[in-house]
Amino acid sequence: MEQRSIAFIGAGNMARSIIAGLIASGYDAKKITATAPSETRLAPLQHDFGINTDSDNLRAAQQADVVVLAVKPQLMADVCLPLQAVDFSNKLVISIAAGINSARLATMLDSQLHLVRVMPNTPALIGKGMSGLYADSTLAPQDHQFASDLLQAVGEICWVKQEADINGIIAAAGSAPAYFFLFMEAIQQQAMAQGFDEQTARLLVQQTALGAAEMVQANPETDLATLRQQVTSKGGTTAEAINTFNHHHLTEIVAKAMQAAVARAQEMEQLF
Ligand SMILES: NC(=O)C1=CN([C@@H]2O[C@H](COP(=O)(O)OP(=O)(O)OC[C@H]3O[C@@H](n4cnc5c(N)ncnc54)[C@H](OP(=O)(O)O)[C@@H]3O)[C@@H](O)[C@H]2O)C=CC1
Ligand SMILES: O=C(O)[C@@H]1CCC=N1
Repeated sequence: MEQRSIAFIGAGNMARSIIAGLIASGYDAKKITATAPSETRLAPLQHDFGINTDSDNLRAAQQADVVVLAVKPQLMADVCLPLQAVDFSNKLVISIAAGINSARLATMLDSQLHLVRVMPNTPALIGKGMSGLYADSTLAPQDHQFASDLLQAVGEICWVKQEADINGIIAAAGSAPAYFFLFMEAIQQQAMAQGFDEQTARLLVQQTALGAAEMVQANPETDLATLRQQVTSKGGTTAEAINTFNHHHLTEIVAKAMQAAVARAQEMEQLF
């Protein structure tokens, strides 16, 4: 992919995940700078990946071709204010923040922007990320391509047609690793309650989750319900477990949780 200079403004969990994935995919570390107010996350990034770090957001943004906004949504306005001094006319801006829309970002930076909103997730760290991307129709094809390449370097991507769909991506992918971790935590806990030590319980759940996810990937023609039914023998153990999930309305719980994620993203759009 094209090797543009990239400044990550914010060096937290998500920036680290993308940077790690980029480096693993062969992106030139010297072309990447990350900024943060403290050395807490910058020093490990520099040590682990050989990228540049800086505590000066303005300098980093001015020197970059691509500015990735990767701070918490509630800090975005404060972080953007000094960046209003940057000439964004030849820069691509990528925001990974949840709950801050394009119009708001343009106001915060007081500029017309070449902007892509991206909703990634932390498995980008191991090249298994899932990102949703949105840009309006004014985005240049080469910027569209660069954004695609950047996120494809760390996983799969899908472009959405309407900006509001980014909130659906948050619910289904951005936040979703945490749902799976929660489910795995619950299985691990119960396996321990049934007598396995912590390490064995973790192995049981991690290998099963990995196997299930890889089966889904390896069988694109088979729908998820069929894969479930193939495990569920009539009158057997799985049927009892699935009945218990159904009795407690798992599907409705998941729907409610995803709707709550979208609602929170919409609320954040008003707050920040
Ligand atoms: N975590 C996730 O799974 C996902 C997160 N996102 C989005 O990514 C963004 C970042 O989230 P996440 O990485 O989890 O957050 P973190 O809290 O892990 O990281 C935030 C980073 O911002 C830095 N920071 C704070 N103030 C400033 C400042 N004034 N200038 C520059 N950097 C600053 C922090 O510095 P310091 O290191 O000194 O604390 C830290 O490195 C959010 O907007 C979130 O919505 C999107 C998809 C998934
Ligand atoms: O929890 C959050 O708000 C961010 C966005 C998606 C994942 N983490």
